[in-house]
Amino acid sequence: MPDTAAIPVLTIDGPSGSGKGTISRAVAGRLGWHYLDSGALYRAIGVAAGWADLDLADPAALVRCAFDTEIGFREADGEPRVIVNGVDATDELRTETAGAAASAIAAIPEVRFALKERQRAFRRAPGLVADGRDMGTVIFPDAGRKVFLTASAEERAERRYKQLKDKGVSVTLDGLLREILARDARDASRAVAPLRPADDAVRIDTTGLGIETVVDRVLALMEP
Ligand SMILES: Nc1ncnc2c1ncn2[C@@H]1O[C@H](COP(=O)(O)OP(=O)(O)O)[C@@H](O)[C@H]1O
Ligand SMILES: Nc1ccn([C@H]2C[C@H](O)[C@@H](COP(=O)(O)OP(=O)(O)O)O2)c(=O)n1
Repeated sequence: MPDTAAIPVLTIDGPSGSGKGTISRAVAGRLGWHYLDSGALYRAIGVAAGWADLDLADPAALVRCAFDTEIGFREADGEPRVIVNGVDATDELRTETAGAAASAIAAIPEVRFALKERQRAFRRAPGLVADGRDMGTVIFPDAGRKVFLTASAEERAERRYKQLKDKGVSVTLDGLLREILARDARDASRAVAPLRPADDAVRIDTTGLGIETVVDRVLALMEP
């Protein structure tokens, strides 16, 4: 295992729709750093488990699935794509069904353990921006900068509503708000690596803030 401790890491954690993916990608682009979308790993395991018809109540099968599933990230026409066992699963991964399955399997401690080293392997020079729920608390506790993004549940549901509508997915605002609240509750109440800010994280409430403002605030934290 190469010693990667000297490679800088910025962690960006927070609940669904707080803007982690958008802000992390933009900041990684501006810094020229690598990017880890840890949620995509949990979503990919959930989707692969569905393809294999695994029982979401069978932890042993899900852990095998977490170790065996091949997950690759690539860009096509400037858009990030996620390849699961050789199949481009990007669109399926972004559905709320995949998000709920990811949140359910993410509560299994052995599944989290199975993904630990895979996530740490993303720490490569010149640096890494890591987005998720436990990047600052569990996966990269030694990160030099940690951010915890929040926004009101209503605003997060509205952002998701717009995002899915733009993709032509039929959803209701009420339904999304319910799903977001249910996922927040499950992610924050699980016994292992619950959603919570690291003690040394800077919290940014993005309610009412535009994307560029949040990107600038995070970049300002990176100044020496
Ligand atoms: N500060 C912000 N203001 C308004 N919209 C935002 C903001 N941050 C993100 N968004 C939009 O909200 C949606 C969800 O953001 P996303 O990055 O997918 O959140 P997360 O990864 O936390 O679930 C996207 O369509 C994104 O463009
Ligand atoms: N580091 C992580 C990332 C995601 N998860 C789980 C919990 C989340 O509800 C699901 C999906 O995460 P993802 O970040 O893709 O979801 P959102 O974009 O925030 O809606 O995976 C986790 O437990 N730990």
